[in-house]
Amino acid sequence: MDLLMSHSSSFLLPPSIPSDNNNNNNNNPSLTYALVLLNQRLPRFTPLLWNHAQLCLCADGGANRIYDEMPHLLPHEDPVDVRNRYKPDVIKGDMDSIRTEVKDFYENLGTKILDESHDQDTTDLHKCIAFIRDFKPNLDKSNLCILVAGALGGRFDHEIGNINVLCLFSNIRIVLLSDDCLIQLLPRTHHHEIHILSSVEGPHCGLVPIGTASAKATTTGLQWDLDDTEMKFGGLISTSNIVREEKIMVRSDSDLLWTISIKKSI
Ligand SMILES: Nc1ncnc2c1ncn2[C@@H]1O[C@H](COP(=O)(O)OP(=O)(O)OP(=O)(O)O)[C@@H](O)[C@H]1O
Ligand SMILES: Cc1ncc(C[n+]2csc(CCO)c2C)c(N)n1
Repeated sequence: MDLLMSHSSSFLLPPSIPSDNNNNNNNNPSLTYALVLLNQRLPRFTPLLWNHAQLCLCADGGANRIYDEMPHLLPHEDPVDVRNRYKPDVIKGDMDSIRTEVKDFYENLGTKILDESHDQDTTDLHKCIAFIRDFKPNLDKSNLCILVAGALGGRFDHEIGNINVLCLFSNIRIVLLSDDCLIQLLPRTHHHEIHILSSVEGPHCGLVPIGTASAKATTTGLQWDLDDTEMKFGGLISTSNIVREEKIMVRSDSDLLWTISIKKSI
């Protein structure tokens, strides 16, 4: 078990200026980003995430959110211009939340609308992740990272459904985001180094077992490090921990959720 996976929230930094040998308008040239917008108040830094993304999807009512909220997130720009500029590539879901005027607006701009109302067994986020997974089947997905905006806060059944999507697609990098924090899965198939960007994230963090009754984990770089420590619901889980170093190392015999706070200043 010596495969190493590196993580960095560089999508929370402004995109670097593209150069000739890096046309990938992001700070982490090894990763390609896709963005999924959910039907929850959009995080204030959604325009930043959008600028990093090569592909942008709305899960059903997420389209109402960009239509209604994007102009407010960019108050110094012309609202009509903002609406026309932030055009999703795809709107996918069971289409019971998107308003007709919003659907018509984006359809006229050329957005692909995928109505999957026949499937009432998977969530709209699940449908969107499956679309990205199957998009351009020959494209290498190992460097893909899917950012999910509006995934936390609000209805707990939706939040836990969104976390379940991390487990359903554990071989794809997916980051759930709200205004306050992010969550991602650390699969047990790897050990993990997490580069902390202290200008935009931390210091509050947590490590929580998921998908198994218990996990034994070892960490470095945290105020309360784990040393082959068992974690389980009903026993110890690592909440209200604090990052102490720029690089956090995590090893675990089971999948873990990693969560870290996002600074109010971004
Ligand atoms: N309050 C929320 N908190 C977290 N995620 C949410 C919330 N509301 C919606 N979502 C996410 O946005 C996606 C699209 O939301 P939408 O409201 O269109 O779903 P829905 O299928 O109509 O939900 P439901 O019928 O259960 O109200 C959901 O699949 C979910 O992932
Ligand atoms: C056991 C079970 N519980 C709930 C649902 C309902 N459900 C789950 S996902 C979804 C689509 C939401 O857009 C709906 C309606 C189900 N099918 N099976």
